[in-house]
Amino acid sequence: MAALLRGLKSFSLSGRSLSITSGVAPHRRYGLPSVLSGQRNSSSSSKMTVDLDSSTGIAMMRFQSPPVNSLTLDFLTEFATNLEKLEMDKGCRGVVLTSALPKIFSAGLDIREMYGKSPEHCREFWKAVQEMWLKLYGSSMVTVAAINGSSPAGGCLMALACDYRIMADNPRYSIGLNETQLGIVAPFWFKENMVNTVGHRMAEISLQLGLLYSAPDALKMGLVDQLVAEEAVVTTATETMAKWFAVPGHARQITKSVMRKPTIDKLLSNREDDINNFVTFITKDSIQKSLKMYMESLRKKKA
Ligand SMILES: CCC/C=C/C(=O)SCCNC(=O)CCNC(=O)[C@H](O)C(C)(C)COP(=O)([O-])OP(=O)([O-])OC[C@H]1O[C@@H](n2cnc3c(N)ncnc32)[C@H](O)[C@@H]1OP(=O)([O-])[O-]
Repeated sequence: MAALLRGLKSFSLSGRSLSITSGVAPHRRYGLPSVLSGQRNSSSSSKMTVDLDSSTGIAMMRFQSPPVNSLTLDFLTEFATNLEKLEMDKGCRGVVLTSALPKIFSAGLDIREMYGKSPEHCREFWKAVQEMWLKLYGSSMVTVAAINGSSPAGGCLMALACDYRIMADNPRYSIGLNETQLGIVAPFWFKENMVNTVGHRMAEISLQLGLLYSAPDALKMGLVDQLVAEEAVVTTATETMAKWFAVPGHARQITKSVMRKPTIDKLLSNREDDINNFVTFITKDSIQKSLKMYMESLRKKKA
């Protein structure tokens, strides 16, 4: 929300959005190390790479945290920092999120961050989860998820927080908010993001049953917007971005803000309670037992 409001404010005060809609300087530095190669600027770090093409204004964020791009505290922190840098960069108009790993977009929150950890750690972790979502759902940029693999739970949330979702047309890939299957509960803002995307009835069925949907089923219910061949997911995402850029930036940003503000404000005004609820819940013996069993089931499945 802060980003969305910043974007809108800078439109009226400094014409930021005008520069967004009317083109940007062809060379712009982004990230560390600041190495320019032609019109492309790259930065890489341990959990993801970020490439901003200053000729198009599109940043490509590729997750590369093997084995499954799980959202650890480090991952979430790096993600939020990168998104903030892009948000501040006048040359960046849109971000594509995708995975550099085969078959996986993101396995969601890293269960090891929630199992056997101190309440202080759980608090810090949950704050980072909130931060990731607030920055992404509230981004003034156009955000497209290029979902080139499975995307359960927190991975699905990341995709849901984007403006548009394109998934690889592969029935083996699944997506959804499956938290109840782990014996845990998706908080109200996960739920609201889902309701805002697929409607109340579908969200209620999905969340209660912790359903994961194959890519074709996800398209049918509106959880993703488009299916394309796996090799075309990223190129389609950048092509799609052009359509979104064609709309006057200030009008699109205000509309996005109006649509998303109630959900964002609800979390902002209940942030501390939400953290306390999470810490109290996740550190319960019964919940820790459920997480342990779930991790064991993942290991058994692998063996
Ligand atoms: C209130 C809270 C809200 C919670 C929200 C959440 O997001 S909760 C999260 C809900 N998320 C889920 O329910 C998703 C659970 N994961 C899966 O369903 C599958 O791993 C997969 C479909 C993502 C990939 O299948 P695949 O056959 O390609 O891979 P594989 O299965 O062989 O796994 C490889 C290794 O990664 C490990 N690992 C995996 N996920 C996680 C994780 N989240 N964390 C940590 N580790 C994880 C797995 O144990 C194994 O480790 P090992 O034995 O090598 O040390």
